[in-house]
Amino acid sequence: MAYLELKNVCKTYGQGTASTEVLSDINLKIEEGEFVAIVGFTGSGKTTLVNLINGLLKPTSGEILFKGKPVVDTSHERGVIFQNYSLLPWLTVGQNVAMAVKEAFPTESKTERSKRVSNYVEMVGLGPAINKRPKELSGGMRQRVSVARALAMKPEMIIMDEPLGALDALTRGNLQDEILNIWSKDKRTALLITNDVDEGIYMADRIIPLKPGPRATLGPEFKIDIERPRDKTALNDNANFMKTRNAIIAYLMDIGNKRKSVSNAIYTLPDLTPKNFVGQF
Ligand SMILES: Nc1ncnc2c1ncn2[C@@H]1O[C@H](COP(=O)(O)OP(=O)(O)OP(=O)(O)O)[C@@H](O)[C@H]1O
Repeated sequence: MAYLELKNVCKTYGQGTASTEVLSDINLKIEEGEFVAIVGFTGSGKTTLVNLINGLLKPTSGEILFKGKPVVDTSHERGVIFQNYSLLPWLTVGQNVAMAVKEAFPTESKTERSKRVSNYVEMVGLGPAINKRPKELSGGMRQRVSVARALAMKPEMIIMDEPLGALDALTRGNLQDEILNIWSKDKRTALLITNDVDEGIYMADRIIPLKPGPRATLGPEFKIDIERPRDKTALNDNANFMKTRNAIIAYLMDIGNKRKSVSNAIYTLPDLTPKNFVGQF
């Protein structure tokens, strides 16, 4: 039994003629302890996929199973780091993290919980800003609070929806390493949604492209055959890294070009002017 399994999952927004099938026939299996990355173009349905796995959305058809049971709602077992950091503006950095910690560890003492909060706030480099409110922080700092908040809940599965996109290269690199540390040390399972192929290769065991929508579906998987822990600075000299990177980019460019040629095609529409209106325009 896979840890997370998506079986023929489709998601349509809207109804009738106004409906759009965003995701079509998604099949995915993730084993316990695996780190899988899904790379996709903007607007292809990545956030929709995350929300389905998280239980915020229901599939139009198909099934999502987590540890063999259908996903019907959100759960602390699956922690999501969202693209937009949705912090509570009236709470400080520490209080935002503390609220999540209280929800996940209701029986812990106040001292234990506050230690947990400061550990994770320190981990994302925000110790000095623990008493600041979101409006006093930069976008990157807010995103780091959101990373701390999700990880502090110690979810069994970490789901990341382009979590590091707004960060500078240095902070991004540090957080990638922190997430990898937590994933490997605490034996978590991780799903990273990203548009950055290099980030996917650095972090994941497998990369699966999400073909662009509408009716986006998953493409063939690429296994990342690079020993862990991976040395970011040496990746460019690693033959496996270059080979995998080139193969994924060639695949994405190929589907991107096919998509362009479809959108550039010229279609002649039939003349549908109702007879009564002829001559009125
Ligand atoms: N609630 C909704 N109702 C109708 N259409 C929606 C809804 N949410 C998303 N969509 C549409 O579904 C498609 C995929 O959106 P989604 O946000 O999942 O893509 P994404 O790959 O995460 O995009 P990005 O990379 O820009 O964040 C888009 O065309 C979007 O307009």
